[in-house]
Amino acid sequence: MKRIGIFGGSFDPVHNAHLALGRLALQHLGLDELRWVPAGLPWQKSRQVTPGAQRLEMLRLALEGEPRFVIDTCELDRSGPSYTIDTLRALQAHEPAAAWFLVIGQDQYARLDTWREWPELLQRVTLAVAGRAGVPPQPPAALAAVSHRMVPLPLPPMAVSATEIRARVAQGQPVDALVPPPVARYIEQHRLYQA
Ligand SMILES: Nc1ncnc2c1ncn2[C@@H]1O[C@H](COP(=O)(O)OP(=O)(O)OP(=O)(O)O)[C@@H](O)[C@H]1O
Ligand SMILES: O=C(O)c1ccc[n+]([C@@H]2O[C@H](COP(=O)([O-])O)[C@@H](O)[C@H]2O)c1
Repeated sequence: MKRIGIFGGSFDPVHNAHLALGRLALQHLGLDELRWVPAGLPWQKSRQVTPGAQRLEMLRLALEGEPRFVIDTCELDRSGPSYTIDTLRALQAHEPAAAWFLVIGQDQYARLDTWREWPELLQRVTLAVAGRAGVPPQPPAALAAVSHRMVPLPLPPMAVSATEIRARVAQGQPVDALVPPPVARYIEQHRLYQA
């Protein structure tokens, strides 16, 4: 049976912890492929995100040469808020026999009960959850009360976040240690995240 992972994010920008998590998910879950899904309109982010085309280009640069990484633009192509349940319904309809995993960080696991139609989402996937520095390793009470499939991903704590990267760029500090080189060049060339 084919094993497919889904890894959604704002990816504003994609960074080294995303890549480490993606590679770990492939290996730890024995995935045939991992679908990276950049969010069109990440409705729970309070700030305005960088245009989808630029986030997508950075993702392309970061994932080049990794054959089991596949970018899926379904959320960028849809209008309105990006709900993961809509993405799952669409993708799973094409491959109903596959085993599906949803890769998330602990910060999202801790608030999964705020996601649109989360009880149905839990029926559709096995969650693969990576620890995140500073976030306690517990599900929210509503989730703890419902049976669901969850596999922990043993990612070593990586304190990097896109928020920190944007802040460093705005302060004129280098981000070479936090993103792949072509992404660092793209940020510089396109003058993203300037104050
Ligand atoms: N350092 C990290 N360790 C573990 N998981 C992470 C890490 N950074 C991001 N993730 C996970 O990757 C997914 C996509 O994250 P996202 O694109 O929002 O990056 P972010 O760094 O959290 O962004 P921002 O700082 O803008 O909120 C989420 O499930 C998030 O939990
Ligand atoms: O479906 C939802 O209601 C929902 C609510 C919050 C986050 N998500 C998804 O979770 C993924 C990570 O979100 P973020 O905000 O950390 O980039 C991304 O794919 C979002 O679309 C999804």
